[in-house]
This record gives sequence, C-alpha cells and structure tokens, in this order.
Amino acid sequence: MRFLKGHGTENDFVILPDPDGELELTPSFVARLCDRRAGIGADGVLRAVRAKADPEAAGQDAEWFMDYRNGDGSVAEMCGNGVRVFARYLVDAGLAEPGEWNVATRSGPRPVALGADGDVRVDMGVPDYFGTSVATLGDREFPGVSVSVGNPHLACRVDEPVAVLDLGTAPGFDPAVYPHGVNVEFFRPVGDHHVEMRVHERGAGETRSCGTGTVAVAVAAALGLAGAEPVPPGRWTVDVPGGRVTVTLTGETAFLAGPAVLVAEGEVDPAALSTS
Ligand SMILES: N[C@@H](CCC[C@H](N)C(=O)O)C(=O)O
Repeated sequence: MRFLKGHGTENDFVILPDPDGELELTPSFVARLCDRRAGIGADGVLRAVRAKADPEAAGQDAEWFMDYRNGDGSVAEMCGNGVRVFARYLVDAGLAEPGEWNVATRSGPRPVALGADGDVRVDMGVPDYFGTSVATLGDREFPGVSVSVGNPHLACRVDEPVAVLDLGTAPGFDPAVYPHGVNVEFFRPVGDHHVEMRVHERGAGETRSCGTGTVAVAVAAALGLAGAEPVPPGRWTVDVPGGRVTVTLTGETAFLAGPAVLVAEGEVDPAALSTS
C-alpha cells in the first residue's frame, strides 16, 4: 500500500492515495498505521479520494475529498492542519494546480490557497461559539469557551506558561455538552493578538499542533478581549509546540495559514502491521 507522510507544524499525518475509493479503512487498521512503534506513526490519516468516488462528498464543489481519521481510528468532521497538508500533497503530486480551490470534507467544502512561500491557507468557515464549559486536569478546573470549527473544541485560558501543564492524561469535560467528545486547548496570551497554546486532541492525545484548535483559541482570546460577542475581527499569531500559525478572524469567516510539508513516501505492508 502506497503512503506519504507529512505534517503541519508537527501535527503529522499518513496520507493514503486512494483516487477511486477502493480502500476499506477499519478503525483498527488506522490505529495500527498510526502506532509510533509498530506502525508508521502519526496523529491521523488523510485518505485522498476523488469526491465523485465517495458518497460523503456528495454535492460538494470539489475535485478531492479528505477522509480524515484520528490516530485511534475514530472519524472526525474536520482537520485544519490535515486539509493544509492534503492540499500540499495534491499539488506536489500533480493532482491539482497551485492556486485556490476547494477540498471536500465532512464539514463541507474548504477553500485552500497555496502561497509562493510554501504556506498553505485554508478558509475554515464561520467558527460557532456555543457557550462556556469547564475542563479538568487532576483536581484543577479550567473554565473555557466552547467553539465548533466543524469539530468540537473547549478553549481554556490559563495564566501560567502552557509548558508547565501536565497533559499526560486526557482532560475531563462535561459529556452533556460534548456527547461525542471534545478537543481541549489551553492558551495563554503572550503579546498583542499573540497566544501560546497546547492541545489534547480527541482521538489522538496531546499533539504538537491542531489547526481547528488554533481557530477555537483565537475566537476564545478575541472574545476575552472584547468581553462579549460578537467576535471582533483580527489577525492572531498562535504558537504551538510544533511551530507557529496565523488565524485571521474576519467576522464572516476564519483563515488559518502556516507551513505544510511532505517528508517521506513509500510502501507499507498492511499484513506486517502489529495486531497487538
Ligand atoms: N489536528 C486536527 C484536528 C483533528 C480532529 C480532532 N482530533 C477531532 O477529533 O475533532 C486539526 O489540525 O484541526
């Protein structure tokens, strides 16, 4: 089975080219592929299938569908870094022209644009702020803001440097608010429209970056500055353990921009992946 490996600010993915939609991805196969010791290792899988070959892309004005899976094999609605790496793959493989076009996702079409500097920008759509909730780490409580960026997030502002937080175990959350789980971000303002963040992702654990999470954090930080809705427009710099991205809130949509690189390609023998 052919694969490529890429990352966006070290949020890393195995890319599986499947133009005609012939691969049957089971959760256990995805989890084995993403295993960092017994597999290739990644936070998630991006299956690249032509939109016309996948019913989940029906009705979307796009040539390609990003079938995103978390590292534990679960399906997610959207992946902001993933869609940027996906666009990089399509262009480098000669399957799409540099420029602007849509990628179909489970959250609908996402317009992507490749810049001359190597960065990939994606229009993430309108982030949906839907109230407040609380995350827990051990016996500490962290009030936060609930934001849907196609997928669910709880963005919590903290006062200490995010590096000191222990994200070795999954943060607790209110299942009544997030019946399908949630990605939890912890962020701290470090300058004007500038924050640092760490994230514990649903289905992947702590990752080095999360594109949808950076949008959620920008919304939470902007709401904090404004003190109330509506979310004010502005350009935010978000530092993550794997690098830096920018999030531009326009009031109508949110743009996410940052690096997206491919680092390897090869063949994997599915039969050789551990079943333990
Ligand atoms: N890393 C991604 C988000 C991937 C999906 C997430 N774990 C979920 O289950 O919603 C990003 O860059 O947005």
